[in-house]
Amino acid sequence: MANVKCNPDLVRERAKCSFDVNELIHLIDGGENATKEKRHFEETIFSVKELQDAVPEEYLSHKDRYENAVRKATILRDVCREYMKKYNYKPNRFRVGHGVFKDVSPFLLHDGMFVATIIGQGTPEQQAEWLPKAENMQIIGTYAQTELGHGSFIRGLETRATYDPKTEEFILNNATLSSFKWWPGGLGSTVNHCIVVAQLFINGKSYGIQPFIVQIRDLNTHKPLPGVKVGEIGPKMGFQTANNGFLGFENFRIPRMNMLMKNAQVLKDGTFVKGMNEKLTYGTMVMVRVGIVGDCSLNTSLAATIAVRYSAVRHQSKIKAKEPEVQILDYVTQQHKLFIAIASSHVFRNVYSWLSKSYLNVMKDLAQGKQDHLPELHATACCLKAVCSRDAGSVVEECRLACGGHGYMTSSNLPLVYGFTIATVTYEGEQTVLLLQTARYLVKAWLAALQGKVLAPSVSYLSDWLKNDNVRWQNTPEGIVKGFQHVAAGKVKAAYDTIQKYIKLGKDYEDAWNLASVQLMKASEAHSRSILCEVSWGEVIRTSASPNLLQVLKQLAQLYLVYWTLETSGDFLVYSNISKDDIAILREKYEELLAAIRPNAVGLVDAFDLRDEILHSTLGSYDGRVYERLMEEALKSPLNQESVNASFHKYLKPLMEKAKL
Ligand SMILES: CC/C=C\C/C=C\C/C=C\C/C=C\CCCCC(=O)SCCNC(=O)CCNC(=O)[C@H](O)C(C)(C)COP(=O)(O)OP(=O)(O)OC[C@H]1O[C@@H](n2cnc3c(N)ncnc32)[C@H](O)[C@@H]1OP(=O)(O)O
Ligand SMILES: Cc1cc2nc3c(=O)[nH]c(=O)nc-3n(C[C@H](O)[C@H](O)[C@H](O)COP(=O)(O)OP(=O)(O)OC[C@H]3O[C@@H](n4cnc5c(N)ncnc54)[C@H](O)[C@@H]3O)c2cc1C
Repeated sequence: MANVKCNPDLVRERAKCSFDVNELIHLIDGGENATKEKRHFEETIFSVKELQDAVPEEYLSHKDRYENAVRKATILRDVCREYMKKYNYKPNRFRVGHGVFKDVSPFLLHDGMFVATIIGQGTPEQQAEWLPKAENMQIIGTYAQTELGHGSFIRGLETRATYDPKTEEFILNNATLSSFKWWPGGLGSTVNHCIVVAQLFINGKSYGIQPFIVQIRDLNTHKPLPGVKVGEIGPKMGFQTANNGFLGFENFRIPRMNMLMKNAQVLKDGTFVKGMNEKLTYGTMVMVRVGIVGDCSLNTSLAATIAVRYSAVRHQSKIKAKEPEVQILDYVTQQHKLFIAIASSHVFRNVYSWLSKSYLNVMKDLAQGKQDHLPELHATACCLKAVCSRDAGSVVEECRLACGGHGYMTSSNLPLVYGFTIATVTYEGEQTVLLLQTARYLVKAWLAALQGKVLAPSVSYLSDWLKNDNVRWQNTPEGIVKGFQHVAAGKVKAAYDTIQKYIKLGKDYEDAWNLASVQLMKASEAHSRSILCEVSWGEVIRTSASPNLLQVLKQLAQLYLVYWTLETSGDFLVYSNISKDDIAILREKYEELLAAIRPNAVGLVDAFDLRDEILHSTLGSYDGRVYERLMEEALKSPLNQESVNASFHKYLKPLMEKAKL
């Protein structure tokens, strides 16, 4: 990239960077070697001509766009397979996926949830049967859980799997419209198999939801099998190439062994054998929620790179009347909009790494029959997924707005990035629903704290606060982290007290819960923010890096802490010992941090190391040829391939002629 002829502003910005950009790239990637491998892999992928689109895909019809995405998905699969064989390297599919598809691969759910569910929910025998076929794409699958009528409340799913002991089969049925599966990615026209989550019935008795592996299309003709009704759900806000679909069954029979039976089993005679914990059936969702926190980091870095580079190149208006127009990045309000995006990406990455380790530890425990830490993992993954996805959506939109009119251009790629980022707020557990899951855990933890019990690490601050809620405020990063814990503890207590108040007024627990649920949701958000602050600050101070880089990483981490303290200063005034003077000091600190980060802004986004092919942006490319690219892309419009469009003769001319009469 260094030899590319760059916009002079970007050249100047890069020259004033105070740290070694390569050092940060290696740190993010996990070492110099990892960067080399990543770059070699990406170089390979993006040099495949067939993966490059001649026409921007927004000009294609819905159908052509889908077909093009499938074409590229199959080529990408082949290239990756060869590459993995040759170099024994496991690539990050999401990064290159953004480059190849711009939007979402029709195989996303195959990789992300179909294969993962076979691993997580299948017995060793079932894995041996299905996994090799799925991994080498002899079969293509998705995860079909959500229905027209139910997504969040999965115990309410209506698809039925009724066991027939005579034939040792399950009979799948969708008797109502609301029971039709709706949303699964790839289901529309791509997959031939699904994990179908359905209500198990044996001898008229319900045994709750269970996962089944179901072939829905003929492997040769791709025609839906008799008894299967399947199709695509149509255009959406984003995810255009994900090929989301609908599905219903009519007396469709599958063998008994197609129920994934790692957790619970149905024996030949119809005996149901309960698993260790019925919530383990929800395991794939926990895994994906953890993954989404990492994805929030990537999505945020895409938007930050585009908006920061553009803001360094774009000059508009003046700060001082007699001086030239400034780079818009010099406006402190612009820095306020953008630097939190850079900081958030680092926070999400650090927290993702911490959460993934917890996830793997709990998986190891579960394999040994220990489930003590599962509730804590579930509660933590839920609130972090909810808050990170919401933050990422807001950050991406702020970056788009920060690019003014050009941010509204599809060719900036910010609208698309927003489309797939904001989807993470809803899928894999709608944000409020997940925050309320965490609130259940917090309320229980609060009760346990009141009873003097020892709490799990992520909530132990509740006991600390109960012992001493009068801790002096300190304007240090550690002091701020404590402050976030005080806010969270104060909110948990307030929500709990509100539930108790309603119960005393004669409400039952469920109604009291619903009445207090805004507070519960806010308590859960505050808990999540306190984890984000504590974990990310902790990770940064433990980072081994050169003094220059460490200084910049600390500035970013502090920016995150101070930004969110100021954003939620009302809460701090209510629930901590912060004073108005402390807030004034933090405001000053915030301005200092923006000024300190300013010279490194371009270096920091360069360190995300996102190739132009991944950014897909006229505004964000490495060379900063913004106006040239905007014009080059505009000229690709089909309307610019002809000097006069047929509509002139058909409609405009007759209109003008009529007007003459
Ligand atoms: C673009 C790239 C994105 C990411 C990249 C990374 C990796 C991923 C790769 C690919 C995936 C990409 C795209 C995905 C596309 C989207 C796919 C989907 O959306 S699939 C559908 C997802 N659906 C949901 O998430 C539904 C949300 N609802 C639920 O999870 C549950 O219904 C509920 C809200 C948790 C409630 O369940 P239920 O009613 O049964 O439970 P209760 O409220 O009664 O609680 C009972 C009890 O159980 C505990 N519990 C609930 N869930 C779990 C769990 N998963 N694990 C452990 N324990 C659980 C709960 O806490 C309660 O405990 P109690 O308080 O009673 O002690
Ligand atoms: C892009 C995209 C891809 C998807 N891919 C898949 C897929 O591959 N496979 C799949 O199975 N599903 C998929 N889904 C479905 C997705 O998982 C659900 O849409 C999601 O879980 C939310 O459920 P819902 O649509 O039922 O929302 P609802 O639950 O109907 O939410 C509507 C409103 O009701 C509120 N609400 C609901 N319950 C409660 C409650 N208990 N307390 C308080 N408020 C509540 C919510 O907060 C929200 O404000 C996808 C969705 C999207 C958008």
